[in-house]
Amino acid sequence: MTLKIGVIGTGAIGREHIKRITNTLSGGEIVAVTDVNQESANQSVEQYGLNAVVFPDDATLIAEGNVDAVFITSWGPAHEGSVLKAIEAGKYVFCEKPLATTAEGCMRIVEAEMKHGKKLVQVGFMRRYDSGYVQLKEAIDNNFIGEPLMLHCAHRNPTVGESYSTDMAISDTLIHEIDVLHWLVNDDYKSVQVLFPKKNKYAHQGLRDPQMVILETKTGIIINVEISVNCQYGYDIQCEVVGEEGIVKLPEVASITYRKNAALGANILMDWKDRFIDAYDVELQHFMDSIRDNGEPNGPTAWDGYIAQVTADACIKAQESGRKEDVVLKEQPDFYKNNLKTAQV
Ligand SMILES: NC(=O)c1ccc[n+]([C@@H]2O[C@H](COP(=O)([O-])OP(=O)(O)OC[C@H]3O[C@@H](n4cnc5c(N)ncnc54)[C@H](O)[C@@H]3O)[C@@H](O)[C@H]2O)c1
Ligand SMILES: O[C@H]1[C@H](O)[C@@H](O)[C@H](O)[C@@H](O)[C@H]1O
Repeated sequence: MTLKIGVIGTGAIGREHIKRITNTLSGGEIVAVTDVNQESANQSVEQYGLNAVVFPDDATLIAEGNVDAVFITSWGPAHEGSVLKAIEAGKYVFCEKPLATTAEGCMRIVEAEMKHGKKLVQVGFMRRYDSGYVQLKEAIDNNFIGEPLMLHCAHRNPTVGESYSTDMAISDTLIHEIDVLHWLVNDDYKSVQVLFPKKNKYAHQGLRDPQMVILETKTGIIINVEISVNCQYGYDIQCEVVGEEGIVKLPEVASITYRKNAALGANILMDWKDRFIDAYDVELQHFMDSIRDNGEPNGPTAWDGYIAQVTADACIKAQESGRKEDVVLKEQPDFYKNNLKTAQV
């Protein structure tokens, strides 16, 4: 069975996903696309030689596109509306982060999906499919370092555009750590705090960068995450887990090492597209395979999207208050229990 896919939003990651579905992965075909910028949608069809119809908007694509699934890769604020329309029509959904820009919006999606009665939605938290994080999780789950006590993490982007704001460090950037770290240590967040160190001279006028976020879990694990979005030197993701009996650390991205001009060096990537290229492949293949084999996706759920958004909202509140803020989640519905949380890598 080939999954017929419609793509809503043909910008950077929309095209990355179109490319991998078309050229690399098996079991899916892009048959419909739409973008508020119609020219972009047309270009994507041309660029990848798609046999796909261009629709004027998400509603028409969902109603008339003859699709089994939609990929929602538009801007964050547009996600909720498209996800709700797709659920209403009984289509499978792969939605890039954020699932919705508010916790209330995520809850509306959760309620719509439960009302539908079957899981349809997967959220694009691709780090759960990254082989480095999967190895860390295996080590923790196998008790290799005893109980995790502390995590030291960093999320560094070389530069960001003028439109990137202080809260986006949470909602657009930290959101990946928010999702992957509680999954990694099998725990829930209890509270969050945000500190602002000395400002980087490369940060534009309105942006507070870097930031240090401290998350505490219910069992008392303390996690610090440095977010630097003007680090200049590369796209760099770090994660070190300190346990009772040892430490495990995310592997560096493989690179040749070189000896030249009296230096010993290795290359560092500059772009998220390259850093997580394998993880995106595994993620989307898993989405398509689980629908084929089980009739529903079993990657990160709408409930995971809700957890991430509640935590992000608490971090943004903490940015403003300067205080520790509580993370208060509703009780997880049975509908979302027993989901296969570990990626099949
Ligand atoms: N998982 C990841 O690692 C990752 C990486 C990059 C981006 N993202 C997420 O993917 C989404 C897209 O990011 P991007 O970098 O591709 O942005 P982008 O600006 O390059 O592309 C977004 C596209 O969506 C279109 N669009 C906006 N509103 C729309 C609507 N209502 N209907 C149809 N099209 C609409 C825009 O015209 C644009 O072409 C964001 O939510 C972002 O956070 C995730
Ligand atoms: O949308 C991107 C993407 O999610 C990257 O993984 C992250 O490093 C960037 O900060 C963010 O802007």
